[in-house]
Amino acid sequence: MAASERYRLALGRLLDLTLAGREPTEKIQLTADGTRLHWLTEGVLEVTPPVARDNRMDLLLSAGIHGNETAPMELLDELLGGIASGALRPACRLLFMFGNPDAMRRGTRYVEQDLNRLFNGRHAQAEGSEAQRANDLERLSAQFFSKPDRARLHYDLHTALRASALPRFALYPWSAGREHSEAELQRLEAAGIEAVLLYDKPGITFSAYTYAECQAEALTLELGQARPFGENSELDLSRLRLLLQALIEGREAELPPPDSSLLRFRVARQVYKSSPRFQLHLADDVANFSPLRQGSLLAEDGSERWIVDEAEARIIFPNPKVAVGLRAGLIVVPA
Ligand SMILES: O=C(O)CCC(=O)N[C@@H](CCC(=O)O)C(=O)O
Ligand SMILES: [Zn+2]
Repeated sequence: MAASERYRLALGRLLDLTLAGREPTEKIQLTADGTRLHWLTEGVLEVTPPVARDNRMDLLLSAGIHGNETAPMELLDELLGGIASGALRPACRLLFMFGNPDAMRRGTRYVEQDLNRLFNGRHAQAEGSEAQRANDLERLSAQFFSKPDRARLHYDLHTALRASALPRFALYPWSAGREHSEAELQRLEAAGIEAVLLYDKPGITFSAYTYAECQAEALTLELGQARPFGENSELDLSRLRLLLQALIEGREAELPPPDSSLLRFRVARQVYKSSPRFQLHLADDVANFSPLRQGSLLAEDGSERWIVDEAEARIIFPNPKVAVGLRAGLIVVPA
């Protein structure tokens, strides 16, 4: 055990607490440098720096919205451990969220319903524990982002089911009247994100909610392929780790120039599964960002056919096993 780990406060072990389904006896703890840790509910911890260090930035870091995506949970655990042991001294307010504790404990994407399809009001049309959790996460993030005159940033960290030709990529939500931020895109490029998908319609994901309703800069970050705990050593998250440490401490990240420049895509079409007859004409091992041949039949659902009309199209998140009514893939094209 590293020396700094030995002094990690109990609330800094939010991931262990959440996986064990335990409520901490002490809900508030102070680190040696005066940072306040406050356990709000299962999987959710607010971090407040001493007033003298506060740089007027509010940063929400979430992972585990899908319970089988462990690398982002390990990254947040490491950052929170650094704060709880005093190795990282926050200058911003932070909200750490592990999204779907029940699914995390089972190691599954979700229990009853995909939590990341229940935001922006969708939970009100649904029932069950994930609908309740989406409601809770919306309320907690709205409270966190309710302070005026502060910068607001949310990264919702995920890993993908499939391998990807571009392993680290971002999905940038859309909201009427707002422009995607160039400064944010440059920051992600420096952090080793290889591509961004710019949405042009409202969404029902967690980042779409904080972007549209909390006026945060908000993105979903895909950080490689989903694997069980302890099997993520091949993912290179070194640049993102440096960026997040710098953001937490309120300093410029010292990052060498990125290996490649950020590729930009837009969603040409979202493919929906509208019945159990849905068929996807792609092999299971086709990676995200694989090119689609123009004119080919991508999917069919009864009489509905999805032909690739677009030039230079690529596929992201193809998944014929999603529940009826949900998206089963995204056709993207260069932006
Ligand atoms: O690999 C997959 O099929 C899904 C990976 C994943 O969970 N992606 C997110 C993206 C959210 C967004 O569009 O912003 C999701 O599907 O919820
Ligand atoms: Zn996910």
